[in-house]
Amino acid sequence: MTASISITTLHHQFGDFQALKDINLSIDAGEYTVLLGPSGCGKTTLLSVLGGFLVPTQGNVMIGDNDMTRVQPAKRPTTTMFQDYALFPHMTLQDNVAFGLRMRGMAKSERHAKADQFLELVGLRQDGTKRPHELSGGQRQRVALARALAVNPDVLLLDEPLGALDLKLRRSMQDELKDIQREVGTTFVHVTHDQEEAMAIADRIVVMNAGRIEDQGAPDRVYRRPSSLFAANFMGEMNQLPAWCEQHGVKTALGYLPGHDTANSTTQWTACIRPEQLTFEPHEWSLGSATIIDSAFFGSHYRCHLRSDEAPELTLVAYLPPSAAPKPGTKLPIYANPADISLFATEESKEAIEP
Ligand SMILES: Nc1ncnc2c1ncn2[C@@H]1O[C@H](COP(=O)(O)OP(=O)(O)OP(=O)(O)O)[C@@H](O)[C@H]1O
Repeated sequence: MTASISITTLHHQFGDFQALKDINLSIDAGEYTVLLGPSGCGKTTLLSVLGGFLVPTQGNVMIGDNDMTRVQPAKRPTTTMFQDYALFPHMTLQDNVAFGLRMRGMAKSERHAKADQFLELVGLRQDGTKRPHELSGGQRQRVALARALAVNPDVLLLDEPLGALDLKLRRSMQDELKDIQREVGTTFVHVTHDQEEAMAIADRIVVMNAGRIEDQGAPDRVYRRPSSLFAANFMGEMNQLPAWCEQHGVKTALGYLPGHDTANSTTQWTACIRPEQLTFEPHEWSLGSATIIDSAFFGSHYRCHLRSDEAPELTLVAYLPPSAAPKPGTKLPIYANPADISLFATEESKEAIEP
């Protein structure tokens, strides 16, 4: 089962503190949405509103065609999977997965068959008689997922579901979560502060900051063409060049940026370019030359700090291919494609100019 979600003009206050501000969000049925943002930005609060654990101060939550704003958690077509998994230690895995079905009055043989079906889905069918303490962290996470899905929710809410796992296991569980979501087709809403996790899993990323949505969309769009400076920085490493609108175009600390108009009167801008978008072969925009300060090997690339020769106060991050073997002190010409640059007003307004 699956359902769409529509949140309109939602605000939430804890006393005087405004935790959610004017949230508008539409999620399609069967979509995998990730709420991404730093600690305290309101991700869990928004998830709690979706799960019915909090009634928002203002605004509406529709799940499918039904207004769920004031409906209790148990009466919603949602299940929430918490970070600590909350498995019952004294119960077998099969009984853990069947627990929600028992609460709904399903007969024993039927609920055990259903539990086995969901244990199969997460690759633990043969472990049904074990107890949670006999499992690894990743396996416990899978049991919690099976238990959450066994009650057939339209929407599964996951709060930092991989937070307790080490990095390697986390990466492999991301693939599994995504595969399982595709197989069952349930709408998933997943909270994380890990940008790589969001990129690996999401159909839609919602970037939050200080209770607001800064950007939302497909991961590649939010990464390549973010709609705010905050989203640009949160989605990955970013070089930032001070820029000004002048009569002849947009002037940056490293020269005029070709192809950008000057219609906007805002005086202070930031031109953003990702490290992998800086190139060393001639391209449309020359950013002058730079000197390598240091480099670190990451297998697929070297990550280098470069000091601009034109503006020595500017340090840039660039990625060089593994064959480059960069040496400190080497000078490199730097180029970029102007279409890759995102420009954000940093004074007067927060709007972005399209190239
Ligand atoms: N019950 C509460 N009473 C008062 N303030 C709260 C309450 N719950 C959350 N807050 C505040 O609301 C803000 C948002 O909290 P929330 O837990 O939604 O953030 P988050 O983005 O999920 O953070 P984290 O990643 O650290 O879990 C925080 O500043 C938090 O202190």
